[in-house]
Amino acid sequence: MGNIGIMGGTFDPIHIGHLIAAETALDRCGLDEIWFIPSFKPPLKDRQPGVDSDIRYQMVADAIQDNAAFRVVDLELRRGGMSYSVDTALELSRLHPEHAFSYIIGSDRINDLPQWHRVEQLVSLVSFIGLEREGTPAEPDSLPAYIRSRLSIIAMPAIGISSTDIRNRVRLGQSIRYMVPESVRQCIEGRALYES
Ligand SMILES: Nc1ncnc2c1ncn2[C@@H]1O[C@H](COP(=O)(O)OP(=O)(O)OP(=O)(O)O)[C@@H](O)[C@H]1O
Ligand SMILES: O=C(O)c1ccc[n+]([C@@H]2O[C@H](COP(=O)([O-])O)[C@@H](O)[C@H]2O)c1
Repeated sequence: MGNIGIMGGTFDPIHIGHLIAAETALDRCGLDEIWFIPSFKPPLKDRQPGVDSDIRYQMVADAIQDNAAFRVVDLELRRGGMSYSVDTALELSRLHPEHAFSYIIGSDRINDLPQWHRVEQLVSLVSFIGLEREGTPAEPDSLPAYIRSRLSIIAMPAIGISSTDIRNRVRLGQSIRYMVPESVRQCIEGRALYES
């Protein structure tokens, strides 16, 4: 029996905001492991991933390889189609009935939880750990009680970095050193990702 935190995301690319969010949840919420699950098609985003799944997966794998409590899971990439968290939660509960799962989300995602696909079923399968993210304060009071009761909000150091910023910086020829792990920076540079 383990307490597993799920860090889902597009990871296009993974950056230190994701890693610090995951480490903060691990440290503060009594979790045993964090499973990073890259989305195939993120449900509520207008923009679909610009980089192939296998490269996004590899960047995550490289970024977390020195942390024994972190692992990457390709469940959504293999499933294909829209990456609804409820489908992932059902699959995880079936494959790992011995574990309890908590979804780790940034405050930008907390506020749109009521719009998530089959959210009532989702909250019956997993709980949520919400991390305050700079620029988007969480507004838990505006959430329905059945979601609020399954959500813990924890503070994390404000990391004003997003994948959008990273892609913009690369396009403008600006440095992303230290904003992403060195392996990710080298992958982006070596494959000339995000340059146009
Ligand atoms: N700097 C950050 N601090 C805290 N949480 C973050 C940060 N960046 C992303 N997250 C959270 O990580 C999860 C996955 O995010 P995602 O992969 O979409 O990254 P993103 O940086 O928000 O991407 P994009 O800029 O392309 O929208 C979401 O729950 C998001 O709220
Ligand atoms: O299931 C949904 O409807 C849903 C809606 C929005 C986001 N999510 C999940 O939340 C995680 C972060 O999403 P995003 O869009 O910020 O990359 C990722 O695992 C998504 O699949 C899931």
